[in-house]
Amino acid sequence: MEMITVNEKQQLVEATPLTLVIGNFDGVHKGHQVILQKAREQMKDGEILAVMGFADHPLWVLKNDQDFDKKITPEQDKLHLLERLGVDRYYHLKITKDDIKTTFWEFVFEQLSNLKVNRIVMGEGADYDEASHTEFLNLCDWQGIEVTVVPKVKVNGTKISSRTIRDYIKEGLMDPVHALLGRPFTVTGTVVHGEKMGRKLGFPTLNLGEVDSYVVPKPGVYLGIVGIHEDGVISEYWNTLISAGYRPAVNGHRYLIEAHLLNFSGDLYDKTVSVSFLRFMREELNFDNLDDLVEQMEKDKIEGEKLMGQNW
Ligand SMILES: Cc1cc2nc3c(=O)[nH]c(=O)nc-3n(C[C@H](O)[C@H](O)[C@H](O)COP(=O)(O)O)c2cc1C
Ligand SMILES: Nc1ncnc2c1ncn2[C@@H]1O[C@H](COP(=O)(O)OP(=O)(O)O)[C@@H](O)[C@H]1O
Repeated sequence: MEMITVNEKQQLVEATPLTLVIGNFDGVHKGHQVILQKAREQMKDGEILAVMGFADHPLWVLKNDQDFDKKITPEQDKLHLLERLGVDRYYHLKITKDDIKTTFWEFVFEQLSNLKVNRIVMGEGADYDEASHTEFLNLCDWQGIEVTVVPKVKVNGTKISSRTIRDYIKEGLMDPVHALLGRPFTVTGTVVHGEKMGRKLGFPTLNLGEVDSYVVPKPGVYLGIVGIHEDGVISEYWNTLISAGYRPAVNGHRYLIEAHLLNFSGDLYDKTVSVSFLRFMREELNFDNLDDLVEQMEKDKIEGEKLMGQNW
């Protein structure tokens, strides 16, 4: 998949006929997967499947909606998932509020002028700016571009939206997150050095760097899976206990994601790892001394191993 980044001064140019999907696609959740499926069904021979996404969420750009500052799938994760879903091109529009001289959707429409767009598929709710979206639909109609708006997909009666998934992640509700994403919530980063205390406590924990762009789960201990990357692909999976939070027991302040891999020993520094959250186990606690912390971690390990052996 080729990614083409465009800023406000550039214009997209592409000669190949397209089926174009427009949307922000944070999470690449089950609703997004249905939209892409519909787009693939509508595609004709000789066309490619392109997605037009935005570097910053339009609601963040237009309305400063704080909810969209952090991502379920930051850019790298999103591109990887879209590629696996058959997307051939990703147009990455870098826009700021000042770049939009007219309305948001007029701006988007202008971006189409040097593309051969045969049809557009988008999800209900990706209109961002309702009034100008109606105008956009009229402009597409006038131009002979057929637009399909796919209704929101429901899972167990819940309409899937990135906002709902973000809220569930923040609340540590990993079962519904898993159901709506179609996979567990996963944070990918590089293993960095910590305070080297874990090994002394008998619980070495890999520390994940670069998590700032992710929406993160509430502090607590989680059960999960760690995938270790080798040459760009995951080569090993390990059951894991995840500690996410501020670590009050060791006077920590910064939110960290750490993982103690069950029955693993080895050196993981500088490796890329994907930490998937399966289940919330307990709240993060403060302890008067390290012995009490270790005692609790031992209980967590027994509980984690028991849960992993169950069919849930
Ligand atoms: C299973 C598990 C449970 C943990 N629970 C807590 C906790 O409740 N409170 C806390 O402050 N830290 C908790 N931690 C984090 C430890 O304090 C941390 O891993 C330890 O200080 C080692 O840090 P280091 O990797 O920087 O050496 C937990 C870690 C693990 C692996
Ligand atoms: N079972 C394990 N789970 C996680 N990391 C492990 C494990 N066994 C060995 N390690 C290694 O130990 C490191 C963590 O040890 P720790 O003392 O907590 O140091 P740090 O504070 O630098 O994270 C990991 O980065 C990894 O290289």
